Amino acid sequence: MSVVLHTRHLTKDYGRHAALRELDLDVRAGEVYGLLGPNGAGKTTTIRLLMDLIRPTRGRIVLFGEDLATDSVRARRRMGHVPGDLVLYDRLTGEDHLRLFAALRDHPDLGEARALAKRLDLDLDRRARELSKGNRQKLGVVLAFQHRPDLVVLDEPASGLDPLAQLEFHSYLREYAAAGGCALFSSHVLSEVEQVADRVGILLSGRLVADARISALKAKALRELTFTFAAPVDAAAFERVAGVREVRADGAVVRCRVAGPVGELVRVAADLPLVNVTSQEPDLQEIFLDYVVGDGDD
Ligand SMILES: Nc1ncnc2c1ncn2[C@@H]1O[C@H](COP(=O)(O)OP(=O)(O)OP(=O)(O)O)[C@@H](O)[C@H]1O
Repeated sequence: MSVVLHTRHLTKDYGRHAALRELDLDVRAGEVYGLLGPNGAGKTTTIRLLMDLIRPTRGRIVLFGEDLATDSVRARRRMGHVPGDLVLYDRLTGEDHLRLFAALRDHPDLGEARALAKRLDLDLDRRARELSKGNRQKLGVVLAFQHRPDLVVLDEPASGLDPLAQLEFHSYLREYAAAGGCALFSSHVLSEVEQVADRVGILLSGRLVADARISALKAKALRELTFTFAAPVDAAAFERVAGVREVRADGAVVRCRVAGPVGELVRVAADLPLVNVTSQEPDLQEIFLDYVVGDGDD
């Protein structure tokens, strides 16, 4: 699939403070990219740069093969955006907003937007000022997709959505990508990124410290295997297996935390009087925390 979003050395300084440093990113059609990071990491800065709401100090942004610095209007027509600080017109209803955005974008078809509003259980007849925070956010999401954009850039799109609406939004995002759409969204919540993104980037203090497919991160994550034996065993043999990081023995139960393939470990266990084995899915939260606490060590 073609590269839709491409940045090189993208840098934004606020005075002497570097909000974003040397960001190199490529996101393709059909991909959902999750940008993860703690408060102040540079997620919103990245999104605002991509929307041409602020200008880079250095570096390039190429969207749909065109340099954003040359012509941002054309690119922005093909983009949808959920800003972090959503502004709505208090007196207008959801339906009024749809019509207004349709006119501004010269895209009169409201079918997509109405269908998404229905999926998210958003009442389009209510005025914006009457909407709860979550329902305002739903309207923001609906407006971002109203004109069937080729690229959506979403700042914490699921914040404030109830669990059901989040699920519905995530499946919509997956369908959008399956149909060739490209999405970049920010989140603090790893489980959200894990569920919906193909790739994840971890931003820390303005630097992208990881950029990987979710499946690759999971492969790198530690998996916990619990072996139950017919009688207590000597756990020393497990410690010698490649990839094993931790062994805890408690009588006839041995728990091992292992990185990468588990075949060798299982073979060692199978030579003993093995009764049962269970495996726990690797926890991405730990990887994320490793980056955050270890300040980006790989
Ligand atoms: N207009 C501004 N002037 C000065 N500093 C700014 C400005 N906007 C952002 N910053 C700083 O840039 C850094 C990155 O901010 P940014 O809003 O991109 O973080 P974020 O990852 O989106 O955080 P959060 O999760 O809290 O929304 C922060 O240190 C912030 O204080």
